[in-house]
Amino acid sequence: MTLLRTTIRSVFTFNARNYSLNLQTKRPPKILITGGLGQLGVECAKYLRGKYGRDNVLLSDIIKPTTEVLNDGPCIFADILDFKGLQKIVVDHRVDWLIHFSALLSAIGEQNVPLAVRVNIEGMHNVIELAKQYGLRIFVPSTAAAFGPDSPRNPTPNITVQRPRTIYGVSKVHAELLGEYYFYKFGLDFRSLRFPGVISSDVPGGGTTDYAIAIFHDAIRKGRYECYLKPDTRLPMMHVRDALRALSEFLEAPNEQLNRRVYNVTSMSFTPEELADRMVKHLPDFQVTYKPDSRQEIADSFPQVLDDSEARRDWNWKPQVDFDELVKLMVKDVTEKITANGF
Ligand SMILES: NC(=O)c1ccc[n+]([C@@H]2O[C@H](COP(=O)([O-])OP(=O)(O)OC[C@H]3O[C@@H](n4cnc5c(N)ncnc54)[C@H](O)[C@@H]3O)[C@@H](O)[C@H]2O)c1
Ligand SMILES: C[C@@H](O)[C@H](N)C(=O)O
Repeated sequence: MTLLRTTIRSVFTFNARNYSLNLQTKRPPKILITGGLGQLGVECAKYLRGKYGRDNVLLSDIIKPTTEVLNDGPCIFADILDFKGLQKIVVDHRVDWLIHFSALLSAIGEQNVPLAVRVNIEGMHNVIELAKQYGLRIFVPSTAAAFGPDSPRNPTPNITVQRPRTIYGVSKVHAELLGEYYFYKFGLDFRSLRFPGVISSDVPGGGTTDYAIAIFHDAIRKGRYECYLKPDTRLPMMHVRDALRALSEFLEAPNEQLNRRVYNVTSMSFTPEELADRMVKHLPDFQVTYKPDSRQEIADSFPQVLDDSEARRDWNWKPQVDFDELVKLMVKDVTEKITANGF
């Protein structure tokens, strides 16, 4: 017991010293990204390294990085289910901010619920305790999937009923509530944004909104795409460039400006049919067919339009990439990626 108390005291003493040092020297924050080799992590590291310096952003995951990722900056192994391993990383690398991306997304989570519970819920328990012990600022993305069929769907306000029907959505509501609780109880600097479907040229991780990425890859490679959602399924979306800017601006927003720890952010909403129509302007021979599968039911429980007025009001959030620009960027980026990979 005495040993435990001494250890706890020394952890907190260390934190206090570490923090004042950071404030005095005004050195850039040292940022750890967990689950960093997925769709958002690699791009997020590039973005934040541009701002805070290459070696101040540490990517981590349980999968092997490509040579390209390794050339970009530091990348290490970290399993969010291994609490001691995470402690060691925070201490060894003097981490200040934690961006927790590890998760199983909405569609893939339904295929392996026990694993989703472990990664999304147990993982969250580990990182939040870690952040509390070491006084870290912690960002955990939430999602439009944290709402459910009982929520108003168009628009979906920041505060409303949340009864999601996927394990992914349930785990994100859990993360939001736990984070807010740690903020009120322990003063933890927990921050979360409810992102819509994020669109980038990278391979998505198994979400319901993934069609809006796959459609570009198939259109450019094969000239056709079979969509797993009905043509009129409206969902909220955002280009990755805006998503990362939102994350970065929100992380830097002074606490006094924030009336909430969790904010909706969005950029646009569209249906597969509307997206295909815009794509045809760039790819005139493109054809799309529709064969809805189990993801349709998930999509039907998501918001159609997120109301992000509170983020706009409190920390001046404003998207920059509109629908036409998103399509243009995706055609360009996916074409370049396919050309570079030789198929
Ligand atoms: N991509 C989107 O459209 C979107 C939208 C809203 C919210 N988000 C959230 O953003 C975060 C990142 O999303 P993404 O699209 O990059 O997901 P992704 O599925 O592409 O990446 C998740 C990463 O987590 C890693 N991971 C799995 N188990 C792990 C473990 N035990 N320890 C450490 N890492 C582990 C995976 O290897 C993977 O690289 C997620 O939390 C997701 O909920 C994403
Ligand atoms: C919406 C977001 O969380 C993710 N792209 C999913 O569909 O699961």
